[in-house]
Amino acid sequence: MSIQTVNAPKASSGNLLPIAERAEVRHAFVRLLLSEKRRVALAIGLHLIAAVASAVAPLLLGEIIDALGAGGSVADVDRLALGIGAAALAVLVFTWAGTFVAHRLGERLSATMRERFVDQCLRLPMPVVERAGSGDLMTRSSGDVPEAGGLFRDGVPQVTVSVLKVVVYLSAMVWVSPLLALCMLVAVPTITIGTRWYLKRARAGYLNERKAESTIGDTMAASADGARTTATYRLRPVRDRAGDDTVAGHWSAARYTLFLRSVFFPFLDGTYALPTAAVLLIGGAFYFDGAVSLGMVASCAVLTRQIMFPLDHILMWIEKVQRGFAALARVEGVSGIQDVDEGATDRRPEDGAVALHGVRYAYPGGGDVLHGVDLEVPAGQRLAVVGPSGAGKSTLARLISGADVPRDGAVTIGGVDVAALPLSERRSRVTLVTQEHHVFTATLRDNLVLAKSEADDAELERALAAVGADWAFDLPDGLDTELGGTARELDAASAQQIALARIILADPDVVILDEATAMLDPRAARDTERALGAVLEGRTVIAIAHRLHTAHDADRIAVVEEGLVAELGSHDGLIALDGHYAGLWRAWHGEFASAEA
Ligand SMILES: Nc1ncnc2c1ncn2[C@@H]1O[C@H](COP(=O)(O)OP(=O)(O)OP(=O)(O)O)[C@@H](O)[C@H]1O
Repeated sequence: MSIQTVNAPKASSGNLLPIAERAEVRHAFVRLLLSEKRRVALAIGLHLIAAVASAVAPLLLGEIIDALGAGGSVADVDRLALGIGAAALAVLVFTWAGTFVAHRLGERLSATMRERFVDQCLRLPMPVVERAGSGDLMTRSSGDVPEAGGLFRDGVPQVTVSVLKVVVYLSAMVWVSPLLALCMLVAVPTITIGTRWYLKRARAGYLNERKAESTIGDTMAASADGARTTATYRLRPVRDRAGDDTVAGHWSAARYTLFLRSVFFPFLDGTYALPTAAVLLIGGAFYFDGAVSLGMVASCAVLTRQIMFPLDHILMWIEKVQRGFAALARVEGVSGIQDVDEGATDRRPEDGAVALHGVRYAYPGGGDVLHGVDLEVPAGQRLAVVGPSGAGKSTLARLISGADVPRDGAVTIGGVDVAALPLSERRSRVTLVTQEHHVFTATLRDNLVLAKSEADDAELERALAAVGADWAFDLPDGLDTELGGTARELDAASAQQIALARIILADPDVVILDEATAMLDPRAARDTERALGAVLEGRTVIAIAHRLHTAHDADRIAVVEEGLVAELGSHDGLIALDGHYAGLWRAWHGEFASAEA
């Protein structure tokens, strides 16, 4: 695999989901912390006590030295040594308690963020997900959510505790000797320059790395989905090149962040010795001048060593915190997408009547594929939609289901704009059934209750019986039988029956069948269509008809041609009209008759 020819494909990355701005990320971060403010305060309080206790030992050490210098007794030294022992015990107890609270807090915050993310994903408008591709969403949920979770679980507690320690140790130095505390300043320029250099580049670097991971995800998913097409048209070199390009893009992004780390951390290591050396040199000079005692120099020298551990910790964690914030920006980017229910109407459909008025629609970057469709389907009626390939039938189905909104005109159900209905209301009112029936790797029951979470076993069994899914009653574990994946692969007809049983459970007013039986062999299709009779009873049905006998059975037929309804009427009426439909019917009838013969 060559990784010389770099440049990630721009087309797919341009459609990726948005990334939150810094201010939005800060806001989300603070909002999460505030949601647990009591635990945050408790964790900080416990760690603050631990930090103060750990500053006690160097201070008492200085006092022991000074006591010995002043000819103090063994009892004085013992008392001070006992103080050091007590402080060490306090450090142990409060650090343990603080860490315990902080870890629990981190897990809670991480869980809240995950739940919000999943909730937001489930509420994303379908066109947004389709345009972004599943790769980006997958990377955000499998990569960014755990990374951002680590920010709350480890990054924030580690940095907060270390900052507390630095502040406490610095305060202790100032308390012992403000003059010697100033020695810490020698490390400030180098640390500031190094950290600024790193931070300036790190956010963009890590965001870029994450984006490159998403692009790999997208490319892999596209290659897997199109494996057959690739083999048929011998496109393997093209797909290989696409894979190489995305991997090279990621390699280049990862190499950049590695470069940042390999400059930053060795540079910091060199700066740590400076303050201790300064305290010993300057402290020694002041000691001989009588400005400070030996104990004060010793205390401050120990504190400069002690302060370097949390400082090192902060700088080490800065990278992870940067990564965490970059991941949080991608997680929050999903929250920033307009909620499907934003601006939803309070009105509710009166019945299942479907109406389209002057509907025009264009896919992004393309011209209109629907050119002003007018169509009315009274509640409970069954309309078949026929027409040549590419005429706009599936697009029409998507618009009626509310999965997409028209560029112009309106699609209503029961007199209410379908796209303006809240998501849950829309899902309960209208169901789109396509030829793709996903069977989740879960039990039969889990696959069914997706449509109605409160349904009991008897209701589930009634729905299965209504669609003729007799096989379901012979399963070894009944409704608890695991389906999908390697557990039990279902054939297309059975998968379709599950989809139909879900319709019965969901009980929508309007059902749209888009090529619902197109993938089945004619016998299975006829069986399924018989089962459909029970499913569709009493509902408004819009069926994109591929086999014209389904159209024949409908109350009315709409012939769609080039994005417009060219003919509308009953089967007999359209045959009598002797137009497009009559031609299609004769052609299909001839084919069907010869196939039967
Ligand atoms: N996601 C898409 N992006 C861009 N153009 C699209 C997309 N889906 C469909 N189109 C185009 O819109 C037009 C109408 O397509 P649509 O799938 O609605 O037709 P159809 O009548 O259902 O065809 P078929 O019977 O072959 O499924 C076609 O020109 C098609 O190429």
